[in-house]
Amino acid sequence: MAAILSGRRMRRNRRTDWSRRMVRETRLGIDDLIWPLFVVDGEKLAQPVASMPGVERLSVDLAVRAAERAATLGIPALALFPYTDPDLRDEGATEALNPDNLICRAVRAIKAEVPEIGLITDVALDPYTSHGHDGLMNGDEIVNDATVAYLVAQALIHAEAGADVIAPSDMMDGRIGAIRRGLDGAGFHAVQIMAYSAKYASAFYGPFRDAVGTNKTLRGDKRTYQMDPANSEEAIREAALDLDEGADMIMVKPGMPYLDILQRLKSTFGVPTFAYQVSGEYAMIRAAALNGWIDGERAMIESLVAFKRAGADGVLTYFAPLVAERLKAEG
Ligand SMILES: NCc1[nH]cc(CCC(=O)O)c1CC(=O)O
Ligand SMILES: [Mg+2]
Repeated sequence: MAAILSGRRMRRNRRTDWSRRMVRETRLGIDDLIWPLFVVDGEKLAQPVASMPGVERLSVDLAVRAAERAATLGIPALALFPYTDPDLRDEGATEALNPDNLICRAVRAIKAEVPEIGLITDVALDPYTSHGHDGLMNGDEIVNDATVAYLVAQALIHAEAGADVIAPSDMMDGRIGAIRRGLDGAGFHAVQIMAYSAKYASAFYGPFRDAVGTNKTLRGDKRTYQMDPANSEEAIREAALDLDEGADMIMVKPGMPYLDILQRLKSTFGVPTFAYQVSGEYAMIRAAALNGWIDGERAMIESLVAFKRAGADGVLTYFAPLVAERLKAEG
């Protein structure tokens, strides 16, 4: 018995720190981090988001400082999301096509001062519509094709402002192909597309909707365009279509409850695959830590390592600057 067990002692490799490091299968690095930032009109403004302790909406001048901090830490890219002035929101999302809107001004300002960081912009209409939906409405319907044409125009003003990566989060059918053709037609061959391919109709977006002001505006829910949390095969079809239409990278969202989807997409397609650790996931970890119920630092790192283990090439996470600081300090 002892002889049999001696060859099967799994704990041997775990005894010491150097050995654990030596047999570790995945590693979390600063290059894995994408930092989502909320921007707001004004100057020297940092507005705390109540449901996301530690996260603030920043005016463009402070977003530039945040971008500098991110670049210094070595974070590869930022994902920008606007809090649009409620007075500028309307049925037709007019402000989304204003080439001088908040997001375009933020892109231009960051590009001018911190050109080395990648800028990812969100293509969807929800921060601009009075009804809070990602698409245009006709009665109760979120109309697909008219929305897609609109999203192409939105992607173009982002590219003109200097966005490096267009990230459509709207889940309309056919938008990746249409945006790719639109970008190419305007000479933006180098602008990348990160497709929110498997985006689920999730309760975990609540705090984000506080941050961009859509909890107040959203009429109904998004189940006619975002995916049913019960589905997995459908995620494969969504990703296959997006890749066929020209996506350079795909994404799964939310993150932690959908690691199975992440792993399936990565192993099926083998393309750059990202996960979005969304606002509700961040809020849960933060809130529990603030209550002293979990070790927030360890939970943060463990959650991100789990994405890597599941196959993610990177993670959009509100923890990005904190993690990067920690990883940098560790060398
Ligand atoms: N286009 C909307 C959008 N883009 C990113 C998020 C959520 C991100 C998060 O929760 O952190 C959402 C929310 C939604 O679909 O209502
Ligand atoms: Mg799709």
